[in-house]
Amino acid sequence: MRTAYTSDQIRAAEAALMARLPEGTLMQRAAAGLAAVCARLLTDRCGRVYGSRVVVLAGSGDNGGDALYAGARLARRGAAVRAVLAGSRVHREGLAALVRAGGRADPYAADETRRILDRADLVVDGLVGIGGAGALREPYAELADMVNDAPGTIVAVDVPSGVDASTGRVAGAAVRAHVTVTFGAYKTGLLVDPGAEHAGAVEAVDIGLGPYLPDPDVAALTAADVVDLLPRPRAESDKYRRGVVGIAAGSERFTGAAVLAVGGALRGGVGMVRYAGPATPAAYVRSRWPEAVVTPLEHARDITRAGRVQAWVLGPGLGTDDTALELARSVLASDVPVLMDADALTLAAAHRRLLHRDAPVLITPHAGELARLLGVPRERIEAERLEYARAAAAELGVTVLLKGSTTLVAEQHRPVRINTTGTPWLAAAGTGDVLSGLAGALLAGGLSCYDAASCAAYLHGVAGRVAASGAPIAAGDVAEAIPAAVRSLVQQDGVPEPGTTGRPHQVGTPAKLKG
Ligand SMILES: NC(=O)C1=CN([C@@H]2O[C@H](COP(=O)(O)OP(=O)(O)OC[C@H]3O[C@@H](n4cnc5c(N)ncnc54)[C@H](O)[C@@H]3O)[C@@H](O)[C@H]2O)[C@@H](O)CC1
Ligand SMILES: [K+]
Repeated sequence: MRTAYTSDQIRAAEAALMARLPEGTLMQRAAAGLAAVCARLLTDRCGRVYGSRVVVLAGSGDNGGDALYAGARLARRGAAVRAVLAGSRVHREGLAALVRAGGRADPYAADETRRILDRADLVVDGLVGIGGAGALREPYAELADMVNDAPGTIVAVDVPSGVDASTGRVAGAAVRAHVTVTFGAYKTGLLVDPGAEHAGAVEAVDIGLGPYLPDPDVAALTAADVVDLLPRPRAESDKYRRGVVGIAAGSERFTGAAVLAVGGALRGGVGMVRYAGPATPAAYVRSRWPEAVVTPLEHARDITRAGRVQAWVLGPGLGTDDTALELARSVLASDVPVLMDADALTLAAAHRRLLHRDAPVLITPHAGELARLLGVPRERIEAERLEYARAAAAELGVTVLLKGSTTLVAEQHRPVRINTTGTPWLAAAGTGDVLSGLAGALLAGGLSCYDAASCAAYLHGVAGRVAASGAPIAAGDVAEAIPAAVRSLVQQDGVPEPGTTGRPHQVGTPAKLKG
């Protein structure tokens, strides 16, 4: 499990550790780790550190101190280091170290700074770290925009300046880094978009904080975690004992959603998939998936006719008319976990009481659907995904899987689980239906809503990558790639996380490095 923490949690842990160490020790550890990553990136880019051009942007706090000390280390290895002092104050010892090592430092001046940024091989963003609050003020905001236009490799110190370390929120201008070197532990804002997207590949530097860290704020499953959690058949398993999932999806108008949800469920490791729905989607499901047990529900909307299941998936392509509502009520009256997606969420927005039941509910909205459920504008959800996923779990009393480029799984009193395995190729019609089927199957296989949602998000992301391999994909391809995705996790223990460069301790996609 990869864990991440808020700024306050990190500060408290640092204070406890610092009390036991000589002053300045932690900053030296941080600067050494930062300089080592910069040296490696410079060697990748220029063949060596000696003779390379480095610009250090130093803010007025300790984040600037880290950057200046790292600059000093690079200067001692022969890099030409120029520091831009952007704050009203500067970390004096850091500045002195840089100057002693042969580096040069000047106050910020727009034209000159632009000129040296244009020629820099590497830029170190030490404007603000976990001490940042709110939108970047000037001249930091202007500098952030300038850095983003610079041709060199951009390395953020601890967090990209302008990204809220505790939430991933970006309130104005913010640095977009290729690599973020973070100290002690991951910050939540490095895993949640839009912060995650600004962070690039994240490398953690161990400064000895481990024993002082509290329970994490958020967590991300690793491949090994998913392998451990996935239900596996035993010698004595039969199709019923492996779990039966029911899919209540599709309508006369929307038949594809039913086919795709069943496709996802069939690859989710259950013993049987039952489909119940109107005659037309039922016929499509039957012809596409002979493996599924199909119960056409002509006029009657009584779901018990479909037979016993251990979990239901309700909603993809269901429609929102009275018959859909009747069917939803029938499914939710059962005593098994129900995953609600798509039209079931639209129905729930209009009829909140649908969500009130004793057995567990997992909802899988995208930002727009959650906006309707909570009655807030979609843009606010997108800007504050973590806060709203948590709020929805608390307010609605359900488990929430909020879809997006990073998927969040929130449940009351648990760390939010974050999934970063997805790929932009997954942004295609029908992939959500596949995810619903897959997560429903994992629920029926005995996982809790929390585990089923986070494992499904992980596998769905990997399946998307496996299917796409850099090319466009259709939703059906994702369903088909699920077994290959599971195999890739099981076969290679400790596979590198998708979207990383394969080095230890990295998350996120170094998008700019990929060109
Ligand atoms: N506390 C520790 O033990 C360690 C801290 N380290 C570094 O110290 C950093 C935290 O240092 P600080 O607490 O000094 O805080 P920062 O250096 O992150 O930021 C504080 C400074 O930024 C200014 N500022 C805040 N928000 C701003 C905004 N929106 N626009 C413009 N300026 C803004 C503040 O006025 C203050 O001068 C960490 O991120 C990390 O880089 C590391 O050296 C490791 C050890
Ligand atoms: K920074």
